[in-house]
Amino acid sequence: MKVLVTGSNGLLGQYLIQRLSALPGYEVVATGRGPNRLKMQDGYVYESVNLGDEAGVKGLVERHRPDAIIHAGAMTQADDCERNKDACWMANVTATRYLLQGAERTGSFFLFLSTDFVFDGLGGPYREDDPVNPVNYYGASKAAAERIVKQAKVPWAIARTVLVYGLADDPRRSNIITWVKNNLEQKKKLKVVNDQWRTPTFVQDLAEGCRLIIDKRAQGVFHLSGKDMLTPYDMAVQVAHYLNLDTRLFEKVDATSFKQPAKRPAKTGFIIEKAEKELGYSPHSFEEGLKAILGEGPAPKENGA
Ligand SMILES: NC(=O)C1=CN([C@@H]2O[C@H](COP(=O)(O)OP(=O)(O)OC[C@H]3O[C@@H](n4cnc5c(N)ncnc54)[C@H](OP(=O)(O)O)[C@@H]3O)[C@@H](O)[C@H]2O)C=CC1
Ligand SMILES: Cc1cn([C@H]2C[C@H](O)[C@@H](COP(=O)(O)OP(=O)(O)O[C@H]3O[C@@H](C)C(=O)[C@@H](O)[C@H]3O)O2)c(=O)[nH]c1=O
Repeated sequence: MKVLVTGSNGLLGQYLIQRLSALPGYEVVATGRGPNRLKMQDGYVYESVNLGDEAGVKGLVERHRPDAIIHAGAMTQADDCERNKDACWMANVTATRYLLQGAERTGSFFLFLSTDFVFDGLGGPYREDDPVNPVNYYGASKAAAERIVKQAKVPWAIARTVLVYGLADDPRRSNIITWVKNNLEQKKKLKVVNDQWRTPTFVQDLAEGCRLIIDKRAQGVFHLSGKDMLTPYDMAVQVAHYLNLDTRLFEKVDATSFKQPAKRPAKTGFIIEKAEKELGYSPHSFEEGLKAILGEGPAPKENGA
C-alpha cells in the first residue's frame, strides 16, 4: 500500500513515517514544509510542499497516486490560530480541500486528523457523534475541515485525538513531557492548570490507530486518545516523579490565571469504545506511555501488524 503522509516534520508525522516505512508492504511518501527534519532519512520518499500551494499539493497527489492519504499537517498552535486567522484557515481548511480534490482524482482513501477542540468542553468525555461546538478558532477551523471531509467523493475517515505527547526530532512545538522536563531540569517554576481535563494520547498509539484505519479502510469518525482522564497538573506531577524532578517548582493554578488569546475547552477527553471494538485500538496508560518514552527501550505493548 502506498501512503502519503502530510505534516511529516510534526510529532505524529515523524512517528507515522518511522512506523509505516518499517512495515512490509508499505511504500511511504512523506511531505512537510521545508527540509526533512526526521533523522531517519532512508526507506521513504520526502517532498517539501507548502500545504497552501494548490498546484503543489494537487501535483504531489497526482504524481504519487497513493492508495491512502493521512492528512496530519496543520497549524496546531491554538494561540497562533487565534492571532492569525487567515493563515490558520489556509493551513487547516483550504489545504484540506486541495488535498481532498487531489484524492478524488486518484481515488485515494482520505484520513483526516482532527481534535477534541471541536467540542466546547462542557460535556466531556465525548463520543464520536456528540455535537461539535468549538470555543476557539483552531477548533472552528478543524470542525470546518471535518465538514468538507464528510462530503468527500472518496472513502474517508476522521481521527480525532487529544493532547498528544512524545519526542520528536528538531520539534517546533512542545508537549506536556518536553515542557515539564525542559523547564524543571533548568529549575524553572511552572504554573500548571488543574481545572482542565483531557485523555492524553501517546503518539505511538495514535500512529498505530491511524495504521489500523487505513489498513481496514475503516470509514467514519473515530476517537483515538489515551484512556486516562487527567488534568495537566496530574500529568506534570507524573512526569516529574518519573524523572525524579522537583514538583515544588509547580504552582497549581486554574485556567483563568492564563491570559491566552485562544480559549481552551474545560473538560474534553474521549470515550474510545468505538475504536477499541471496530479497529482493535488498544492504547497505553499514561504511565506506560511515560515509561516507553523516557524509560528503557521500546513500549511494552504493540497492537501487532
Ligand atoms: N498535538 C496535539 O496535541 C494534537 C494534535 N492534533 C492534530 O493532529 C495532527 C498532528 O499533530 P502534531 O503532529 O502533534 O502537530 P505538529 O504541529 O507537530 O505537526 C504539524 C505539522 O504540520 C506542518 N505544517 C503546518 N502548516 C503547514 C503548511 N502550510 N505547509 C506544510 N506543512 C505545514 C508543520 O510544519 P512545521 O513543523 O514546519 O511547523 C508541522 O510539521 C494535526 O492535524 C493536529 O491538528 C489533534 C489534537 C491534539
Ligand atoms: C503553556 C501551559 C500549558 N498548560 C496546560 C494547559 C493545556 O491543557 C496543556 C497543553 O497546553 P498547550 O498550550 O501546549 O496546548 P493546547 O493548545 O491547550 O493543547 C492542544 O493542542 C492542540 C493542537 C489540540 O488539538 C488539543 O488536543 C490540545 O492538546 O497544558 C499549563 O498548565 N501551563 C502552561 O504554562
